[in-house]
Amino acid sequence: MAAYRVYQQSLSYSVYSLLAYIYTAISQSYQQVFLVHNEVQNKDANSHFRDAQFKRREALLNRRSRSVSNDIKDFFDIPSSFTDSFAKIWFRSAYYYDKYVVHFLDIITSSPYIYTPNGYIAEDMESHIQEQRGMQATLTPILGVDPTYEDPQELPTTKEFYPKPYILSQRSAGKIHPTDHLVSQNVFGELSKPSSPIKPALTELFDIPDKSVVVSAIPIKAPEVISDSSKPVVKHSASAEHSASAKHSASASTSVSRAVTQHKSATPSQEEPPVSKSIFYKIKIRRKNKQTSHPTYGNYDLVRRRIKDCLIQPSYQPDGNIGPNMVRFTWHCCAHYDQQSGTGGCSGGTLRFAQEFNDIGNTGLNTAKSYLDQIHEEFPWMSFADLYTLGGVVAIEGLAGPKIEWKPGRTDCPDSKKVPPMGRLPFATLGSDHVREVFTNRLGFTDKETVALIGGGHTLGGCHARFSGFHGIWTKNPFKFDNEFFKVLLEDKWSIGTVPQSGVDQYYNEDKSLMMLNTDMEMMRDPEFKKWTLIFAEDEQFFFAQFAIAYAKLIELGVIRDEDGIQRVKL
Ligand code: HEM
Repeated sequence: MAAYRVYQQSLSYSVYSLLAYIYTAISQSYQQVFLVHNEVQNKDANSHFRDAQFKRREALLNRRSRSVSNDIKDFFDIPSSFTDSFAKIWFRSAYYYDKYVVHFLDIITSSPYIYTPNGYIAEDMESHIQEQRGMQATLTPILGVDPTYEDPQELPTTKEFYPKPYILSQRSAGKIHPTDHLVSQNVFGELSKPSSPIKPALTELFDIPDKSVVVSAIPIKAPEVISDSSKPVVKHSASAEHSASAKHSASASTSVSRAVTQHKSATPSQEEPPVSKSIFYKIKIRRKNKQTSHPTYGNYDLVRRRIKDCLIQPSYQPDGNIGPNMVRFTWHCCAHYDQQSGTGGCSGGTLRFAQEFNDIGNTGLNTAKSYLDQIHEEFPWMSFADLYTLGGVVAIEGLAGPKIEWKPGRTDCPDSKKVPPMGRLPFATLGSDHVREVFTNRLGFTDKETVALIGGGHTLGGCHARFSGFHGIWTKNPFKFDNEFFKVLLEDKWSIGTVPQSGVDQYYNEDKSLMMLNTDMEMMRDPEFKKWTLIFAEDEQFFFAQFAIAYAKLIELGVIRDEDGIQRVKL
């Protein structure tokens, strides 16, 4: 295998890299000259178009000075040991193969890239743009797209969104891959046998129930719950984030009729996801995410607007706004990251695979996923990893939160092989040691960032007994991002109580209008966490800034970018 990689490396390095370098050098210098020339000559041209050109040129210049990520640099150092040299050869071969073979083929075979702020080309610009078609072929979406760019023209159409059913697995919390026990979950979190046909675009990504299945009812094992008078504690044998949902699951498993489908003759080979066996397969996947000829290609402003448009959803009761759900979805998309092993994180877009999405801690997130996947249908060129991270960012901004730095360029894993181990989501009933274990040791956040993230996340939305077993809202205005979470945590008096719908214990304030999880209470009990809680309660602006930094870090976990800002490894 190593010999094959070495062969791949030398081949791609010597032949393709040379060609790619020549091609890129010529086209880039041409672009530079043309853009400068154009800027001088074209004073009367449409001002929007000229703005876009300026931005492209700026981005192009930035691109030259952007440094290679440190992680990548490490791999290009001299090997420190004999075994290390194998690791380095392996990595480098994948890197060059991906960079020069896959991208080179992409460049020469795909249609040219055009950045059009509205997704369509204005008539008077048509000929002008045509002239530039050739030269823009190498531009990637990261270039020339400024998220703050507000296009004054009207959008072509507005899109209708509708909730979709998903195929979920009952066994997701266990070690076995879940394709053999399937149910669907509607937008209200109710589980049932899939009744309506699942759209092809989704079935590609999710496990599809085999037509030759036997339907039988299988009771779901609930985790064992042990409660003492002060804190609710859950003994979790399998992964169950937020797992005071335990009692809830127990009752839900009897109350909700769950039809579970079983594969009749599921052999291991049938259960295997498609494997990236050949170069052609990888190229296909890469091309799928780079549909450069798509009319909306690179139009992140339009994607942002689509996300904003779908936040208000009167049918999503009792909330009516899926923004908080989206913020939580993005957090969960990144929360499986492990800095030791480099596994998990938003990169790869693995949350779209049933194996990850079915983690019991993700219950209820099908709402955000449902809408984001519909948006992806309209923008198929965008990676799921990019879209899933952008969802939370736009939702926070839409809920009056801070502006969060977001860069595109994440790539999707072609199959579910890179789905990280489940059970990594935090447990709401545990204490500060557990919070640090997750946030500091595994995700790499400081105490300040941890408090900002938890308080910022939980100033929005609320808990739903039907999802997690917990119920209620953290602040009086759950659809406005502010520092109220810290204020009420410090000012109100909190005592433990039981959620009537699920029998799960949580903390209530005096008039029972607000709630807290045990992990939230730790933000006040732990002296280090409390220090930041006090500061954030005091200074809202400072809190906004810290939250924006921490959330931006969250959505970069596991993303290794090269000098173009594109994540080219870890396919
Ligand atoms: C110790 C860490 C955390 C725990 C144990 C935890 C637990 C929970 C639980 C149990 C829910 C209720 C889900 C439901 O029933 O709908 C929830 C909701 C939520 N969480 Fe967290 N969470 C944590 C950290 C975070 C972070 C870091 C963020 C984002 C930065 C976040 C954002 C949210 C949001 C926005 C909601 C509301 C969702 C909605 O209204 O639909 N959480 N969390």
